[in-house]
Amino acid sequence: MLLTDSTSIITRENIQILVIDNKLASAEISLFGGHILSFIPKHDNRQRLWVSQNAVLNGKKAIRGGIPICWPWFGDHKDNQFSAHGYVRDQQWQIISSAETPLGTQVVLQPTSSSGAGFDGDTQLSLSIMVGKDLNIKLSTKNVGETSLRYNCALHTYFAIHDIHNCELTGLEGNYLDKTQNFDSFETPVPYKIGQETDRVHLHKAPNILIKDKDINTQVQSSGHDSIIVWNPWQDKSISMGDMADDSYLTMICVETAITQGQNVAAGETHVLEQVIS
Ligand SMILES: O=P(O)(O)OC[C@H]1O[C@@H](O)[C@H](O)[C@@H](O)[C@@H]1O
Repeated sequence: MLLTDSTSIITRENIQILVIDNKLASAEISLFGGHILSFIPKHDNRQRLWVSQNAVLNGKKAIRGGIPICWPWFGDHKDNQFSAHGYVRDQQWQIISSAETPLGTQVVLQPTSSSGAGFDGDTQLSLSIMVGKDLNIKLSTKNVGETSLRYNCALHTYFAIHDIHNCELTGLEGNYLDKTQNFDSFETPVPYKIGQETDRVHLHKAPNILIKDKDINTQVQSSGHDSIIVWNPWQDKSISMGDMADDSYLTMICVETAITQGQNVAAGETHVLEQVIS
């Protein structure tokens, strides 16, 4: 097994979890879904990620919380006959490598298969995670086929907050498409607070977003994206979702680094979507 001194594997219900604990931070990465569940940098010992207390860990259903990998489509499939958010968040991933570096522990994971019904690209998908002072996540899509391909994806991060009512986002501007209102376009509010069900596609390559949680700031840096999604299901939807507690919408917000408009990747090329959490 490709483990270093800072890494070990545990099992929680039906899921194997890679645990990383180094000088700079600790983290947990589920091998089901290549799904990061926890990131706690040691300089402030603050958990950055939110996982539902009702998350299902049966190794079949995608885990509610953490950082689901949505790929090779985002949201509903264009033909509506395949599961939302693609097919890699509910399959087993493998550890390809792990290494200790001056910046932290780096691990690379790959899904068992990056081919699946609903997508005809021929790809090699890999997730490189650096667990250090910051959490750096790079999702690389290499086109190993002979023709160009087009894909969408998201690092669908659920951030832990104390109270959604005291939360404010900065760094987004321009218009967004509102999924709760037929994708109508609205101007990004200033200040950006959340007081209702929120499901927005910001067509803005925001490089740097701050989640202000009273006087605590979480920084989200993104690259390789064309959109940022802001999602909070609010109360009614939380109640209707089996894997969320009724009031859990109060302590989470999703800020997702995403490609929603289609990214072309020429034969032999690689596209990288990156999110850095501080
Ligand atoms: O329940 P899922 O498939 O994990 O999706 C959660 C949410 O994910 C968000 O990215 C979408 O914009 C929402 O529309 C969706 O409800």
